Amino acid sequence: MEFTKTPGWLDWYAGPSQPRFKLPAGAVDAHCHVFGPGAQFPFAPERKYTPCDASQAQLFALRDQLGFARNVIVQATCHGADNSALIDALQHADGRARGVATVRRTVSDAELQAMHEAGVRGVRFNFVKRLVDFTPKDELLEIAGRVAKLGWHVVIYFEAVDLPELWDFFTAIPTTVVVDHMGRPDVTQPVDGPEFALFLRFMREHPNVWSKLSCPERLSVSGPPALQGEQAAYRDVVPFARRVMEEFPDRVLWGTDWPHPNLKDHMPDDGLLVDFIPHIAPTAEQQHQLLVDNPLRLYWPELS
Ligand SMILES: O=C(O)c1cc(C(=O)O)oc(=O)c1
Repeated sequence: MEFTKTPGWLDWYAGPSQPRFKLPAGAVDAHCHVFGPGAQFPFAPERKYTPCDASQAQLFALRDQLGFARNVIVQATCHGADNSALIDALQHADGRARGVATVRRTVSDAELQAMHEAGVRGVRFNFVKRLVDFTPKDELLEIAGRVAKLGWHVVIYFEAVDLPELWDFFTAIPTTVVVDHMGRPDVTQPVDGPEFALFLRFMREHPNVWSKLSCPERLSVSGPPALQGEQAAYRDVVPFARRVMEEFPDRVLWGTDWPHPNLKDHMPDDGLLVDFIPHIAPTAEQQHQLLVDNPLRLYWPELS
């Protein structure tokens, strides 16, 4: 099948620079995606965008170039609940990738078991309205209850303004809950302001809640972008990520978000995104927790 990209689509950055920051041995890129290729793994009819291709081979080449040991591949909404591209990537990763899938309540126990064997360890619930149609909360809670029995967790993606109305639902989820991209704070607001305070309270009061300190390129308003050798990119995001790192050092993850769907302004150089890490995790101990200890505990407990 031939697909035409969404108008204005920005492709991932070819030829990223070599990071200056040396990742610790065993580092995990805990949030990245594969897109298709569309000719082999068609995009879902219900998708809200049509991306460029971003294959498993391209993802694994980036992993090796940047110095990551492992990937956590998260089902992208352009593939709906068809996890074929994700599963195929996991099966070709030599045990160096785990996955987060999207499922409907019609998924069978045998299908969940097969996903587990391929390396899936979580499901993703998405509340970002530009990406997905609404799914009833009772369906999601039913799914959460089923995957809890497999020892999986739930990844949630939402905008900060929606946290108050989603709070009761999120706090009813019986598994570990991992928040994508820090719950998308508005970084033009103060880090001590009420919006981010609510997010911190969410984590403080619920020890099962983790957060990815990812996507500065998406959250930043004033940049500067991770391009042309910039070693101090996305400065407006740093105080937010540092705050979460400092308060919850054993419940944070980091990922590239490659191939960065739906960016409008620029496509970051992924090597420079790695150079962003020491700004939010300045000590070697924090870096090890963020990049090695925490993701291994969640995705490769047998190694940790
Ligand atoms: O903000 C986004 O557009 C976005 C989209 C997706 C997806 O389509 O799955 O995943 C992400 O992590 C971020």
